[in-house]
Amino acid sequence: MSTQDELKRKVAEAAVPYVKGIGIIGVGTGSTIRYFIDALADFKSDIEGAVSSSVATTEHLKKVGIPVLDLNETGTLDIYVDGADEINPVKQLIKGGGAALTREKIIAAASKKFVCIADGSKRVDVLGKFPLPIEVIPMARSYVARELVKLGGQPVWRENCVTDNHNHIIDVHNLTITNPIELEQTINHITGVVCVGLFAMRPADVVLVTDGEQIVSF
Ligand SMILES: O=C[C@H](O)[C@H](O)[C@H](O)COP(=O)(O)O
Repeated sequence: MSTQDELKRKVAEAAVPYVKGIGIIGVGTGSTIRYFIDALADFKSDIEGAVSSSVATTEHLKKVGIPVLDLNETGTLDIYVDGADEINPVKQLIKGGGAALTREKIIAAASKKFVCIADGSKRVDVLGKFPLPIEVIPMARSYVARELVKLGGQPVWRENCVTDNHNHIIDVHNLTITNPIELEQTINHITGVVCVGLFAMRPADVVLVTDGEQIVSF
């Protein structure tokens, strides 16, 4: 296991106490979350079920024996656990490196508490070094890309990627995101955008990171 994987495993295990005793948990997507699901499996008798943010997470949850529930049936969730691609000091995030941003944002919005877990390399002062993922309706891809150029970004189509919602992803390079809320609102208003992977209006509530022996929370 690489050092980064070891850090992901450690921080994922540190999130387990946050969900113990909570009946239904929202579960994100990605390599860090895969470790979280593995850790959760040991406590599955305490868990009523999970709401999943992707096909990959659904398969993993089922494989370890955790029931997958429909968000339309569960109502508001007490807790959502997910990873991130970048995290700033006020817990705003870039997400979507694994193309799961839309369902992740829906579950985050429908949860009382969002616990974000990541290895320390994800911490930044200013968001934007990681290309910002945007899910778009396929026929709007070129139009949305032109609008993103007007905002100063360099959009790149993530070829060969079709999301779980059958849409496309544009990754926007060269953005220095000094006002994340404003940018999230602006991109939300471009016709054809399904979702932007900027989690600024609904940031994480708790961030757990590790870059060595210690788990830091803020
Ligand atoms: O679409 C994917 C998600 O937003 C992930 O949570 C994010 O990309 C972080 O993934 P990882 O834990 O693999 O770094």
